Amino acid sequence: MSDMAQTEIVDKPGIVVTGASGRMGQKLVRMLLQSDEARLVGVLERPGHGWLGRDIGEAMGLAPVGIMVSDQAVPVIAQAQAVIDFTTPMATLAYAELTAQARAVHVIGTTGFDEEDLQQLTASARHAPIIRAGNMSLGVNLLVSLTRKVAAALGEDWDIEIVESHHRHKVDAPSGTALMLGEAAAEGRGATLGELRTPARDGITGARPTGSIGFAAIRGGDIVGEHDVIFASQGERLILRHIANDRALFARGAIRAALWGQDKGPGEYDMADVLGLN
Ligand SMILES: NC(=O)C1=CN([C@@H]2O[C@H](COP(=O)(O)OP(=O)(O)OC[C@H]3O[C@@H](n4cnc5c(N)ncnc54)[C@H](O)[C@@H]3O)[C@@H](O)[C@H]2O)C=CC1
Ligand SMILES: O=C(O)C1=N[C@H](C(=O)O)C[C@H](O)C1
Repeated sequence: MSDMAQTEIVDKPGIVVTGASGRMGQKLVRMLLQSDEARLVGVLERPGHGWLGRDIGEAMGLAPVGIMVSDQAVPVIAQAQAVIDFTTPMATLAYAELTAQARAVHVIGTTGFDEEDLQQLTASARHAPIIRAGNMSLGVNLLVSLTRKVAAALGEDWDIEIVESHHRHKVDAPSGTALMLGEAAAEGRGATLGELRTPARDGITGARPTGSIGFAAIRGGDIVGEHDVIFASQGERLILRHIANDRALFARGAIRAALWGQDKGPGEYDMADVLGLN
């Protein structure tokens, strides 16, 4: 191999994709195989998965790429400068420990964490950077800051409701994005989401508490991801909306985050940091 080719390989951060057979995993693998800025060095799937031991390219119906699907996280992550992870909360917590031990950047797109899970991620971030966001798109992260501003500008007589729609396979609700939007709306009102969040409605709910933030989740077909933040008052309504048409935008954001994180120290970061929106 020429010196120039060797330098190119060394300069491009090596990325491991977890959940490689998943909706997001496959998008990431395709994008990384074509990337000029990063290179795919490993792919992980859960123990027992039918793709284990197969070439990831061939398993995805592409040409073989020489990277086998593995469930051996320690040796695979040892080759990585970054791990991009769109799996499940339980899998992500385990990968956070291993990625921190390898001192690699952990980009987390997984949603559905509870408070205890988030504390464990904070502990892992003491050793290496973690970049986590419920949505990796530029549009949603701009929507988050718009939501904060609008909520701050409008008084409590404007009721805030967040409506999200996703495909029939999604397992968590409200979506990670809806929770980001809810947190931003609460911040705009000088409170936390924990203080303002109203429980899911079913049955005789009573009238809407003033100042509360409500959520509604629609699940159906192949909807990629849609979010409305509704500000409703007497005689008028303001609606901020984001529609994702293609998961490629989340994958692009995640790869951008992995590259951005290369010169960062241990700590917790989000997409607003990556995109320079903070
Ligand atoms: N932050 C963002 O921008 C986005 C976040 N997401 C989130 O990403 C997550 C995954 O979404 P999808 O790709 O649609 O789900 P999916 O179900 O298609 O893929 C998840 C994959 O993870 C694999 N997996 C489970 N346990 C594992 C383990 N221990 N090790 C390795 N792989 C394991 C599964 O076998 C599956 O292939 C969800 O939490 C979703 O909400 C999805 C899209 C965008
Ligand atoms: O599960 C999904 O598909 C998505 N999950 C993220 C979320 O929970 O907000 C991001 C996007 O909306 C797609």
